[in-house]
Amino acid sequence: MNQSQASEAVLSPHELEAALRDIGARRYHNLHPFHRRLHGGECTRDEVRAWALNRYCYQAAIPIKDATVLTRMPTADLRREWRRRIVDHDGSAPGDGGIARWLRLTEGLGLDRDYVESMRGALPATRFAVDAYVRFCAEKTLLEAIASSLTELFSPQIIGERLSGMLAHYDFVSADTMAYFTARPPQAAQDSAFALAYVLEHARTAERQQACLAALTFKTDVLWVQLDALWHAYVEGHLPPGAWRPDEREGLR
Ligand SMILES: O=C(O)c1cc(C(=O)O)c2c(n1)C(=O)C(=O)c1cc(C(=O)O)[nH]c1-2
Repeated sequence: MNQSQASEAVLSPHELEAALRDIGARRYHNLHPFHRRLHGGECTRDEVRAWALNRYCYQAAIPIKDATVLTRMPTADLRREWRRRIVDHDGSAPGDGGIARWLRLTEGLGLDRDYVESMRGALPATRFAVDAYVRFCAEKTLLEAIASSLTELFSPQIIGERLSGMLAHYDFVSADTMAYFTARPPQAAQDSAFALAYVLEHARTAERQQACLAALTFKTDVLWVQLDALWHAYVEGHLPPGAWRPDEREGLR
């Protein structure tokens, strides 16, 4: 089926799932050269710091995004399922949860915690991309918001590659500082299985199906553009004003 036929036809759940997975196969950020560099051991320590510092903005925004999605869910069953995501990131007590684990990584890389949390040194493109994702989930339909989370179908594999690649190649990370990535894949698998089942059940018209495919495409752009910005700034050395500067002490512990 070519693209214009696909845009008119109602897909079976099986075809819709295949079309969603095809977007991942063609557009997910595991294909980005920055990730190949990061996982293959070619990044400098400062490039890894810049990646972790910027990625903190994404991590910090995810529970805010999920809280926004939660307010739009009409049933207790849905909300009960979705609120687990917020707990996964925020934890149930200080020092617990995904954001705290991410800060263990940035601290292990020698970055100052307050500086990371302030997001002052993040690239403008990172902030814009993350903000666009939160807004997308607030403004589009609930179905599109849920569909946009489906990049998580593809994250366990890239996280596995990252964990083994970074531990093998960099002596400045450890199993302890990389703990975020040990905890995340089972959560992502559970979250994406639920989101996929929801999308397959609720996207039954061609229009809704196309909206879901567009939402997932949008999300792959959100992830991709963050790595483009990192490459431009830290591999090619075109630092935008205000971004963290490896040659200065600010931001380091
Ligand atoms: O390391 C990664 O490559 C990666 C990718 C993604 C993703 O595909 O959106 C997420 C995460 N990690 C992640 O850790 C995470 O908590 C997460 C939440 C979401 C989401 O859209 O709700 N994506 C992701």
